Amino acid sequence: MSLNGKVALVTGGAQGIGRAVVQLLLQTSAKVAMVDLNKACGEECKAQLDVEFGEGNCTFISCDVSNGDALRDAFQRTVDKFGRLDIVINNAGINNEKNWEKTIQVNLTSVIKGTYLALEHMSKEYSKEGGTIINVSSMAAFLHSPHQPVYTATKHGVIGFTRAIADASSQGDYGVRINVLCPAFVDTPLLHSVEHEDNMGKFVKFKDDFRRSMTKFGVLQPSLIAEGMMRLIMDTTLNGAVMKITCSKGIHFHTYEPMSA
Ligand SMILES: NC(=O)c1ccc[n+]([C@@H]2O[C@H](COP(=O)([O-])OP(=O)(O)OC[C@H]3O[C@@H](n4cnc5c(N)ncnc54)[C@H](O)[C@@H]3O)[C@@H](O)[C@H]2O)c1
Ligand SMILES: CCCCC[C@H](O)/C=C/C=C\C/C=C\C/C=C\CCCC(=O)O
Repeated sequence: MSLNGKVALVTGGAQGIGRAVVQLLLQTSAKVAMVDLNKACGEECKAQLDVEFGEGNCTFISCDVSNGDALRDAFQRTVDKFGRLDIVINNAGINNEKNWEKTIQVNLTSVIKGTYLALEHMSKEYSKEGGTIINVSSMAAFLHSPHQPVYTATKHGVIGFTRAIADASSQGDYGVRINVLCPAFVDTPLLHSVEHEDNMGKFVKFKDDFRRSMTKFGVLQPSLIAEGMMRLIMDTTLNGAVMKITCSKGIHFHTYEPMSA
């Protein structure tokens, strides 16, 4: 399994799930642009990855994905540095029910913008060579969480958008596969945001329910989510697929009823 010669861009790549994905992409010989808001974490992460994989394989781009111009610039800088773009992972996400408009901007609007920018750099519509996009949703889109109404809404939105644009890609012959990944609870700093009123607002009073839910369903490791991403990258038959990853069933796919009149 090699991605030698391929170039990937991962948003939210400095920490948590994104970081695990960056690591696995480098292990499979891809070049990677790690795009993240957290400059200190991103620079520290790049320094470690340079030691492990050698300099020149990974670049860190400091960028707030909710700033459209900065995101456009991050895509351009990736192509300027590595010469092409093949894989885009729209992973950056936040959990903030207090500043819920920001949650919509980061979790949904930026995923849509990231997908459109990825198409500009990869789609045959723009005379490019094709590629693959993975948008990160959550199991919260299937088992709605009363503690996170807006977070849950954004993750539903990511699935709806991804399935629709994946159909547009196949019908429009874009040459780009677009899939969505929905993890259950994963052991990352995001999970601890449930403890904080700054993140949860009035829903912080449900934090014990949330903890019980984690105990009931279990908590996954980021490396398993990276493994799921790799499957979506490598399996060229997948477009518009909704991958779920849970403790009880591992990596599996959601199935939908066919549309009927
Ligand atoms: N951890 C979980 O339990 C879990 C479960 C299901 C889905 N998810 C989703 O997985 C994705 C990654 O989450 P995680 O758990 O690794 O979170 P995390 O908080 O550990 O990491 C998220 C990364 O995104 C970056 N980021 C946040 N806002 C940004 C912005 N505006 N611009 C650029 N970068 C930004 C952060 O700096 C951080 O490095 C998110 O979309 C999240 O909703 C997480
Ligand atoms: C505090 C913010 C962290 C949010 C993480 C995540 O996106 C939120 C998920 C919320 C609710 C539902 C999630 C998981 C349920 C887990 C598994 C159910 C699967 C059932 C099974 O075991 O097959």
